[in-house]
Amino acid sequence: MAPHAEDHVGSATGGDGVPATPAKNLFVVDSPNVQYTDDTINTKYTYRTTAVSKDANGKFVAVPKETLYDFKVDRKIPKLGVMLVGLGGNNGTTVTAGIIANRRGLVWDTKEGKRAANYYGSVIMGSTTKLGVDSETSDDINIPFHDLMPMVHPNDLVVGGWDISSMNLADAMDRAKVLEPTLKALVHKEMATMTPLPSIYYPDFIAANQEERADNVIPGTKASMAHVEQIRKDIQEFKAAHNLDKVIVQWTANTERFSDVTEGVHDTAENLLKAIEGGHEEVSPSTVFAVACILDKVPFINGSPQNTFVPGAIQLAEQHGAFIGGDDFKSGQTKMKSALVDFLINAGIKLTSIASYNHLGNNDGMNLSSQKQFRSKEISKSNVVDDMVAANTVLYEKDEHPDHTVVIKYMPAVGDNKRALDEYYAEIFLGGHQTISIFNVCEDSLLASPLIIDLVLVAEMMTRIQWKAHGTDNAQAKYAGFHSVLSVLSYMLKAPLTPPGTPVINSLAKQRAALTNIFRACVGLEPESDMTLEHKLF
Ligand SMILES: NC(=O)c1ccc[n+]([C@@H]2O[C@H](COP(=O)([O-])OP(=O)(O)OC[C@H]3O[C@@H](n4cnc5c(N)ncnc54)[C@H](O)[C@@H]3O)[C@@H](O)[C@H]2O)c1
Ligand SMILES: O=P([O-])([O-])O[C@@H]1[C@@H](O)[C@H](O)[C@@H](O)[C@H](O)[C@@H]1O
Repeated sequence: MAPHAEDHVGSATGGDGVPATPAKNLFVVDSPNVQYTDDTINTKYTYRTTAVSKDANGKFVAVPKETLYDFKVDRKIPKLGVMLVGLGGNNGTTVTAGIIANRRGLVWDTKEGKRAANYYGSVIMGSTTKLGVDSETSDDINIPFHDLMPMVHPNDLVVGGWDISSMNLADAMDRAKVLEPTLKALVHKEMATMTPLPSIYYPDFIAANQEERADNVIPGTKASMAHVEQIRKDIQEFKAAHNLDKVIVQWTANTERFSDVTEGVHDTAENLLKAIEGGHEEVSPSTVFAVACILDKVPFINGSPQNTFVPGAIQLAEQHGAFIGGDDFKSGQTKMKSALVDFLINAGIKLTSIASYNHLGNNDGMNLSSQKQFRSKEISKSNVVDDMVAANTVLYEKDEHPDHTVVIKYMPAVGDNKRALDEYYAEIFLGGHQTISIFNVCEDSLLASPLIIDLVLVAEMMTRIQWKAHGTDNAQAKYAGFHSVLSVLSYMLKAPLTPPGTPVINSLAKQRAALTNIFRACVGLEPESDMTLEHKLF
C-alpha cells in the first residue's frame, strides 16, 4: 500500500478544550517493510546483533545474528492527562507554569530583555534527530525529535495531581521562587485555580522538616487498601472530569528514605498487597501510589531516588501489564557526569577519582538535609558510572573503580539555583594526570521540568507500540507491549530501572541512541550508525 502522506491522527482537543496542537507528519517511509493504515504504522524490522561465544581455545567467536520483529504503532494521539505527586513543589509548579506559558505563547520581560516560552532542556521538544541523508547531496537531514513518532504535544497536556500541602499553585509558585515575577504574573490567574488533591502522608518516610507543610492529607489509617482505592478514585475522577483518553502519573514529591525490603512484605505482588492491607509500616507512600496506578494500568514514573519499585511492585506491574519507570530525574550534575565519564573512559583515560559536591537552598535540599533522605540520593548519584567503568577491562581490573564521593549540603541562600562543584582526576599517558574541575550552576527545577515532560511523552508513546516475533510460524502470535519496566526512559533518569536480570546502562550517549533507534525501528528505519560511508567511499 502506498505510504499515506496525511497527518497523524490527532486528538480532538488539547488541554481542557483548547484545540489540540495539529500533528504534523514530516515524513513517510517508503519501504516494502512499512505499511500505513489510517490508524497504525506497521513495520517488519530486522534486529541485527552479534552473538559471542568462546571456542575450545578460549577465543571469542562472533556470529552476526538477525531477529525479525513486527511492530505496530497506534497513530491516534490521545487526549492526555499528567498527574504529579508533589504538584505543589518546585518542579510541579514550574512544569505546570511552563506548559501554560508554552500553550499560550507567552513572552515576558526580564532584566536581560524579553523571553518567550520554550521547551529547552527537553530532548523530545528541544533536540533533533537525523532522519537520513539528502538523496542528491548526501547532506544530513535532521528533523525535530518530536516528529519521529506520533507523540502527544506537551501544550495539550492536562495537568493535575496531589500534594501534602494545600497551597494553590499560584501561591506555591511564589513559594518555589523559581520563575520571573513577570512570567508568574501572566500565569497567576490560571495557576490560582489549581489546588492539589490531598495526598498520602507517612511522616517517617520524609524529613521531619516537611511536617509543617503537611496540611492536605488523606484521612484514615494506613491499615487498609483505602489509600490505594482513594488514589485510584482520584485518577478516575480526573480522567472523567477532563474527558481524557489516558493519564500518566509521576512522582515528583520529596525524596523518601529507602524502604527496608523484607521477605514476606515487599518480595511478591501478593505479599505487597497484603502488607498494604495490613498497614505495614515499611510500605512507603510512593509504593502505595505505584500500586494504585499499576492496578488500573496507569503508567507510573518515579522522579525521585527512593526504592519505590520493590520487587513485589515490579511483579504486580508485570502481572497487570502496567508500565512503570524510574528512578530520579537526571537533570544537572549527574547528567554532566554520565556524559563526561563516558567520554573520558571511552577515550582510554583512566578516571581514578570523582568528587561531586553540591549545595542548594530549595525545599528538596531541606528534605535532603536529613541523612536517611540524603542516603537515597547519594546512591542514585553514585551508581551512574558503574556500567562505563565495568565495560573497560583495559583500564580497570575486575571490581576496580574510581573513588567516588557525593556531598549535598543545604544552603538556603542559593534557593533553587544549585551549585555543583566537581573534580575529575585521571591517569593519562606515561604517569601523567588530568584534573577537570567544574563549577556548574544548575537551576534545578528549570532543568528537571523538561524531563518531566519527556518522561510523560515517551511513556505515553510506549503505550501505543506493540510487537511480535515475525514469521509464518508466528502467524497467530499476538501483539504484545514492551516489558512493564520502561528502561527506554533511562536518558531522563539517574538510576534507570530495568527489567529484573537485565543490565543497567548509564552512558548518556547509549541511552539516547537506544531511545532514538527503538523509535526508528517502529517507523521502519534502520538504526543511525554514524558510519557516513557515503562520505568515505567514493
Ligand atoms: N533538578 C531537580 O529539581 C531534581 C532532580 C532530580 C530529582 N529531583 C527530585 O524531585 C523531587 C521534587 O523536587 P522539588 O525540587 O520539586 O522538591 P519540592 O520539595 O519543592 O517539592 C516536593 C513536593 O512534594 C510534596 N510532597 C511530599 N510528600 C508528598 C506526598 N507523600 N504526596 C504528595 N506530595 C508530597 C511536598 O509538599 C512538596 O510540595 C525530589 O524528590 C527531588 O529529589 C529533583
Ligand atoms: O541531577 P543532579 O543535578 O545530579 O541531582 C540533583 C542533586 O544535585 C541535588 O542535590 C538534588 O537536590 C536534586 O534533587 C537532584 O537530584
